[in-house]
Amino acid sequence: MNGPLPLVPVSILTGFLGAGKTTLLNRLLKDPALADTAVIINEFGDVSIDHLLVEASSDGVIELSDGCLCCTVRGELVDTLADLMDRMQTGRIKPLKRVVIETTGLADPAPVLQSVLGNPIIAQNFRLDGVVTVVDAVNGEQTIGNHVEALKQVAVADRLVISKTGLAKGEQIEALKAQLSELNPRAPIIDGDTDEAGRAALFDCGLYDASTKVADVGRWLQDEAGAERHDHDHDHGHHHDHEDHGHHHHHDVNRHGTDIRSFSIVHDRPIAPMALEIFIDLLRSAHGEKLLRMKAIVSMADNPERPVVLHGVQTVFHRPERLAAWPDPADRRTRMVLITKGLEETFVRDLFDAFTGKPRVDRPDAQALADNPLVVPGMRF
Ligand SMILES: Nc1nc2c(ncn2[C@@H]2O[C@H](COP(=O)(O)OP(=O)(O)OP(=O)(O)O)[C@@H](O)[C@H]2O)c(=O)[nH]1
Repeated sequence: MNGPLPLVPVSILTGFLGAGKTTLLNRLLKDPALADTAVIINEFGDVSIDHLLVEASSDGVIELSDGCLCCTVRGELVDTLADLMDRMQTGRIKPLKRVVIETTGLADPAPVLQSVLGNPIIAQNFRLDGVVTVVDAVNGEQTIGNHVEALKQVAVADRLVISKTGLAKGEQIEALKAQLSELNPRAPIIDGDTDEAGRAALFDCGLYDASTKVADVGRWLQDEAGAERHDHDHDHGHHHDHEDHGHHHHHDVNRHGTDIRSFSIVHDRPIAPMALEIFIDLLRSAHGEKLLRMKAIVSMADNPERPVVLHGVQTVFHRPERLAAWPDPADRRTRMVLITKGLEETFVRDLFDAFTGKPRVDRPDAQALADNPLVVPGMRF
């Protein structure tokens, strides 16, 4: 080995559920200058879909699942970065030019930043380049008002990208920009729909400096540093704060509020397009605001070779996208991940079962639901 490798810049790509992080990442990764980039994706939910949706060659994508980056899998992030460094140093992989970490939409960015800034092993090999936060032009203003994670994601950003500007009204975008400038006066605001939102504008932010952000950011980072030390005392030197230890006061569940649930539905037969459409319609019209996020890859009865990808963010459902083929031909099951707030899993499952031919004697069937959605228990118009 010829001396130490240069520090690898790490960019954190964050933004609330469905804001458009993966979409932006896919676009950025087409830039040949980002060829030697490792992408670390964290997914909230027990069924992973995101790695199927990132279009980069799969060997550059590392997925951390089953938990949120800011809590349960933070130790896994540190281990992953350490492992990447080890592979580079021993020549098992080409030297990386950059690492991009895409957090879950619910990630509180402070502990993620603390992992990179505050871990001595990581700091010897990696440097934080900056935080890029994606804010959705349609839901952004309301989301920031309702979810403290979204607000923190904006406040710690080095660059703010407004996505979906094509779907929003001019005054909506202006109001959002004013709100963003108030929360984070220093971060440039970039229109995600333009070429402006390219590598040069988003990466190479310079060394991260918490002192240049609004005052609260310094406080969050300090709080996290305190929590980290506290954990460390009980950890006996290990970094695995995902191990359930009983002493971990800044552990996961309550960070996101107890009424936020993530669950998945897996179904192994193709679904009739009409059944899927009515299921989504009923779910959205009855409980859209409680549906923080829905992501699905669906096997369709009309063409099982070409699955459909669905994205829902609260009441907004994006146009379904038909893929040319299954990303992983060995697994052609429908997989649906939902993140809800105050919406019962059983309600969604019952509704799904009713539309996919799993009738239950004690539940209304699909025809009854389509004829009269008021019969769905808990449904309100
Ligand atoms: N029209 C439009 N749609 C967008 C834009 N960005 C994202 N979308 C759509 O918004 C939906 C969610 O986008 P993703 O990129 O998956 O969002 P994400 O932030 O990665 O989502 P999570 O990982 O669940 O937090 C998809 O249907 C995208 O096609 C945009 O700039 N314009």
